[in-house]
Amino acid sequence: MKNIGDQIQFDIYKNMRNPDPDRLPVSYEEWEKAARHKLEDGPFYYVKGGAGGGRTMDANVSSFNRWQIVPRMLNNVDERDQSIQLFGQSFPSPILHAPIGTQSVIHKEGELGSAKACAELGIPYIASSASTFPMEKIAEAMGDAPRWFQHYWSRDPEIAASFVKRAEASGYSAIVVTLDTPMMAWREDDLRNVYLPFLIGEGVGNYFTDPAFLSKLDQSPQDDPEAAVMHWTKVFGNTGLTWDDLAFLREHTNLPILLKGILHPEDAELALKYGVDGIIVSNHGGRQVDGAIAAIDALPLITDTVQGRIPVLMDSGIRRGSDIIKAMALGAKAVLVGRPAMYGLAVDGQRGVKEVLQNLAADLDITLGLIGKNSVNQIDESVIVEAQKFRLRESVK
Ligand SMILES: Cc1cc2nc3c(=O)[nH]c(=O)nc-3n(C[C@H](O)[C@H](O)[C@H](O)COP(=O)(O)O)c2cc1C
Ligand SMILES: CCCCCCC(=O)C(=O)O
Repeated sequence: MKNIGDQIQFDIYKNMRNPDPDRLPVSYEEWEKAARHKLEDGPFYYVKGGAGGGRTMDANVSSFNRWQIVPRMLNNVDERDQSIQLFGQSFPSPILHAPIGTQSVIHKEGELGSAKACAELGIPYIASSASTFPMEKIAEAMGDAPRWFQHYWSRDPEIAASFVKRAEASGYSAIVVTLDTPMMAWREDDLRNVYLPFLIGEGVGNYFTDPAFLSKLDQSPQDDPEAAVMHWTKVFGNTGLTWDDLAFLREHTNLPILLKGILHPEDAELALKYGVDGIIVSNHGGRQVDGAIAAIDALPLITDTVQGRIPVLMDSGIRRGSDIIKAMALGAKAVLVGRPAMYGLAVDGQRGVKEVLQNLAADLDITLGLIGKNSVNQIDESVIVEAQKFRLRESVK
């Protein structure tokens, strides 16, 4: 993705005299609006909505304004590179596709469309446990392209072990354990719309194909779908987990294990103590605890604690290239993109997801150059200041 911004921007402007009337949106806000036209209330608000009154969801975006970028000039930015290294692999960009469940309620291509879009770009796709399609089908659609598996740790240990084994066998190269969703939050939009995709049999693809899950049913999900969904509601989450349980997961996989949903520095300490390989600072896009700290505010608390011992990634609120620069300046190695990709999926399936991610990479590339950097590896805390504390005279001393 070297200098990707030059090409993408040119491609858009070159049609200036004859703009395509069906051209895709550009800004996050336009994508959201276009998705609104495509989706019914249930699925649209399932994607857009947050927990409670949506205060954390809003803060995830507005808190980026607490930080401001201070560009540098005359640094020769002819060559710009956004590639990164993570767990011994090279990725073309610090952008990853966040794990998102039940994507077939957003577009018929579902996770297969999103995963293929990522494969086209070389962007790692994180497949959710709660995907409509089983992880093997997603892997098949991606060929050799990079992919991680997001693990919802089932109450049934046989399912938990089976999921990581299946992920390993189908070429996923890291396990992301989401900690913040052992149960569904109080989501007012979904309660108002009486809408939960799982109860209509969406998002259960991994479970309905799992030998451990199937062995507990009296009849197959095809013969008695309702009983299968009911069983799913019993085993999906695990509110009984503790830090000591991480050893169980470690016994079942050699893949790097990342914990998603860390917000407190003491939990970051515990993650280090229990030997995990990476942390994803996230509040699940404000979908779990209304009033939780914004992810970008939690990020420096975590990176200060971790001190580079393991990679720290972040999500929740990434909308533009400058957000990625701010997150990296605060110590994130990479970021995950959630809702923007889902609005792309809603608007035009695989093509929409590719467009959203590609535009984000282009925006990052251009912004990187405009702040005087040749590589995302050069981004550090000197790139930003805390808005209210900015005193130019003091910072240049
Ligand atoms: C519709 C939807 C479904 C999601 N499903 C999952 C999931 O299955 N597993 C998971 O770890 N996170 C899930 N998330 C959370 C995302 O991985 C990510 O943390 C969040 O989208 C980041 O917030 P943002 O999209 O507002 O930037 C979901 C988010 C959305 C919007
Ligand atoms: C019963 C909780 C399922 C949630 C799975 C999908 C998800 O993570 C979300 O945010 O929605």
